[in-house]
Amino acid sequence: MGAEVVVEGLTKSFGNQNIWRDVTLTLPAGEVSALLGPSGTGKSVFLKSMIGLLKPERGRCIVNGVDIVTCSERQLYEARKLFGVLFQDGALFGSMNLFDNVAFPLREHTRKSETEIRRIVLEKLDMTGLTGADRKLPGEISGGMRKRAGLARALVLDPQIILVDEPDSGLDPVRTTYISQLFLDVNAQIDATFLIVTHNINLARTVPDNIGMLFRKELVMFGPRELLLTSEEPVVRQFLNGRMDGPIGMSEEKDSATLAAEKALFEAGHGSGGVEEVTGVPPQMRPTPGLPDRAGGRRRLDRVMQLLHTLPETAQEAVLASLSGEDRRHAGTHQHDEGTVAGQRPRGPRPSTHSVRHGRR
Ligand SMILES: Nc1ncnc2c1ncn2[C@@H]1O[C@H](COP(=O)(O)OP(=O)(O)OP(=O)(O)O)[C@@H](O)[C@H]1O
Repeated sequence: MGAEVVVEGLTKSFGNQNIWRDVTLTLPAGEVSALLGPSGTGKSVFLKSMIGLLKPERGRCIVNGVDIVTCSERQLYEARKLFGVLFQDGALFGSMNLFDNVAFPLREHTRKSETEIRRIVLEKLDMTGLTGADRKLPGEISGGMRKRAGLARALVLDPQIILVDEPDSGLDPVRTTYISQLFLDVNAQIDATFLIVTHNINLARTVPDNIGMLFRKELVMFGPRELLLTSEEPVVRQFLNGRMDGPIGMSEEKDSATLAAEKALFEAGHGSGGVEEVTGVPPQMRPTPGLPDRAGGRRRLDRVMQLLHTLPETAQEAVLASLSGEDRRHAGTHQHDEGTVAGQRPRGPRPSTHSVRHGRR
């Protein structure tokens, strides 16, 4: 099973430029999470902080009992082996063929024989749909194949956590869906914890179990996908719809004068972009038939049913509407006439969407 990652009160600045502060979230073991946010909000900085390439000034990032922020170099060296990272461009060595690129971490970090290395590399190339491409150079293959090769390389040390930075960059919508499918297929096969940083709304709406969003130097929310996808927060609605109308501006957040001036323009009939209103919680993609069920998905179901009563009503409804008959049997629940699940009605006050940050410990 993948490792849980517990982030508490993480704060990162460069000199006197604060990037984000007090970020607290838990990536549940073996689940797929996504981190959204406008450009420049520090999503890549967050990924780099998780693997100790950057040092936040405050807070903790705990993986298997080790705090990545404060641990020794030796502990960090060991902890990094738990991570597989897929960078935007695959970060392949241009002069090495795919076999050698994928074999690289094994040759660097293990004492495995070439026979064993060959077995592992071919297995990972097969897992990522690259059988037969092992002798190709990165320059001879498409962007989608390069990403898959980057994923194959990220998998060779059997990571417990896989970090993915903007997997859709440079890919067409169809290839983006294929790589999304691959993430869920890999997750089903190895049960690793995933964190995907993305701007891609289709991916964000259909792939992750959990979604978070960074804005104005803070984590606006983090929780089950239904929480963000049903949120009425203006920044969330604007982001999901890709519109100019809202708090996100051209290069950063808008000041109140700009916001008011733009609002007047939109009210006077100037279009704010976007094609149609993106609403609702579409079905989540599933592993390709024939692959195992996602163990992380099962655990997520139990987890979300436990915290269901703490979610806003619209998110609760979306969770309940997404349950299959099998899910209901697994959760040991049955449906009432009005579509609620026995034993899972809200107990106590419901927090507003804005204040909910599930995963906080
Ligand atoms: N090593 C560094 N030194 C100084 N500033 C940095 C460093 N790395 C990142 N930054 C700054 O941190 C901010 C956040 O950058 P980051 O690349 O994490 O944003 P992002 O949310 O991933 O953006 P995008 O979606 O465009 O990739 C930017 O202002 C960037 O200039």
